[in-house]
Amino acid sequence: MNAADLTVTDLAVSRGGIPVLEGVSFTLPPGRALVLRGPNGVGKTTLLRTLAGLQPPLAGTVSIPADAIAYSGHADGLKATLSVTENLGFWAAIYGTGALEPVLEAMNLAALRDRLAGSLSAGQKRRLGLARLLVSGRPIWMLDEPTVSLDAASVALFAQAVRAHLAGGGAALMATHIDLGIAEAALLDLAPFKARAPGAGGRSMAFDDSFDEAFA
Ligand SMILES: Nc1ncnc2c1ncn2[C@@H]1O[C@H](COP(=O)(O)OP(=O)(O)OP(=O)(O)O)[C@@H](O)[C@H]1O
Repeated sequence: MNAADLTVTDLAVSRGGIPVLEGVSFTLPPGRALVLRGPNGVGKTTLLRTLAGLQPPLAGTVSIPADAIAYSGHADGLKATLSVTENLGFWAAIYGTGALEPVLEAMNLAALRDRLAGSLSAGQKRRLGLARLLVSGRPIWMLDEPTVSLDAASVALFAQAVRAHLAGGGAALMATHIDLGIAEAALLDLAPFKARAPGAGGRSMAFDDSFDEAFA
């Protein structure tokens, strides 16, 4: 572990006051991606929300470098009455970054630059929402189902953006059911709840073997 790692130790998280996951531990170093997998309702969103600081953990520790996270949840977080460029400019001002043109090109938004965000299709909105990550300049991307509404070409664009981010020393933690074909990505399988007898052990989760190999 070094200062740039995201390190999660024995984390327990809850939603609506109900424990959802426990015993979650992993380290995500720069240049790597980790894909959270598990059935609907297992707690992927809850885990990401907790790591992004949107809700407190029940137990355990999360070590994250300061100002490191860019979070993309189910909502695209767009200003409907601003144009595509104005939306990105808004976020660039928040994050103190610039150079919107490469971001527009990277997410195939250049032809839509003057369109109001509220008038975009679902997939176009999602591309704009993901473009916010590129504008953020933040090293750790946390993505909840990033490819929803994207067509095959847009999924490929997004995968390319993630690869470029990793190659530049960034990291990504993603909940997705799609294989993005990213060699640097390892898998973390989250186990569903199981009814357990009083006094029995906690809910289990384990790294896929490929995680240990990829991170060795
Ligand atoms: N707003 C909420 N209030 C209370 N409970 C919730 C809320 N949102 C989700 N839950 C519950 O919390 C648990 C974990 O949900 P979560 O959204 O984290 O799962 P997920 O793995 O991301 O699911 P999916 O693959 O369907 O997106 C589920 O049992 C769900 O029903």
